[in-house]
Amino acid sequence: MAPKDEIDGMKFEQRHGKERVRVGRVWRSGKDGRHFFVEWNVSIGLLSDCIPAYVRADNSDIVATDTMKNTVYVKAKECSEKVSVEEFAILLAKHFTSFYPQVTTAIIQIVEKPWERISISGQPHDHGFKLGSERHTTQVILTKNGTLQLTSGVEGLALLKTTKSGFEGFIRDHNTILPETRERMLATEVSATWRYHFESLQSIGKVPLGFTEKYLDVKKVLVDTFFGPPKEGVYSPSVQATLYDMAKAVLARFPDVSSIQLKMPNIHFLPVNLSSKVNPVIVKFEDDVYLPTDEPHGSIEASLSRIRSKM
Ligand SMILES: O=c1[nH]c(=O)c2[nH]c(=O)[nH]c2[nH]1
Repeated sequence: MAPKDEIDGMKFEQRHGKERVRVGRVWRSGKDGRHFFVEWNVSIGLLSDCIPAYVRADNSDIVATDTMKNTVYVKAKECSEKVSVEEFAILLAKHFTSFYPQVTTAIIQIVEKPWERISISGQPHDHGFKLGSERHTTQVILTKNGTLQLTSGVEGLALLKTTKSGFEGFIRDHNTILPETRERMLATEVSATWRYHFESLQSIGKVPLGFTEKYLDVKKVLVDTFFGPPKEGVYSPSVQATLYDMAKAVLARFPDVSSIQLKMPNIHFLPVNLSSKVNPVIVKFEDDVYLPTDEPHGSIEASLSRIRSKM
């Protein structure tokens, strides 16, 4: 990704940036007194022509990372209207690539903390929020000539079902002890990133794109596919098969998503069987009592992309 420079007969790649810049932003609606709040953790990486800083101690082409940090607050202040995390990332990337002649590419990653409006006695509160669980993420990579890679994502989406899961037919060898089963618990913590088909700033245009709504819609398709209908559910023959169904459902449903990457650790709940010499059955596992574990866990990840037409 970073342009390679040749220095003293060697290849050199570099980037610099500021990580984990935290900002909170409140928007106060004049009409009905309702407040909106976001908290973002912003990471900025810049590819820029600043080789002299590395090889000659000449900092004249360096955008100070402290300036990058300040820019986050300046731009947050300038957003007088509510913006999505994707829009804010695009706005920052645009600034860095257009304002500094030295900067060739900006890479902006943001994680949004899941502050959700609280309801009191069933009524949404005007200015009260509570922390939810999964986080909305985005990554924007923008080059000076306007080439764009835009991804959104979710992380920390913990899902569990108590049945309709099994694992059979896998390789058995001298190290295998896992029994085959058609009845087990399935638990995971989904991390997903999906890429939008926009490939330039121009293709995004000026209309507000509803990225927040799209994030909620994609998350819903992932969750619905994992669980199946509320009464009958859907059988999962493996994390792999369920992951693939989830990825396929997102690409089928959203034409503007060109690829999706899913990470789904298999978080094990171990059957509890307790016995002693005097009492061979203290607790017999009957799909009821489990030992929850974090580690080790299975790690399953894949990405699914549309194959681009060669036309
Ligand atoms: O859904 C699963 N996939 C695996 O690859 C695997 N491996 C394992 O031990 N249990 C499971 N479960």
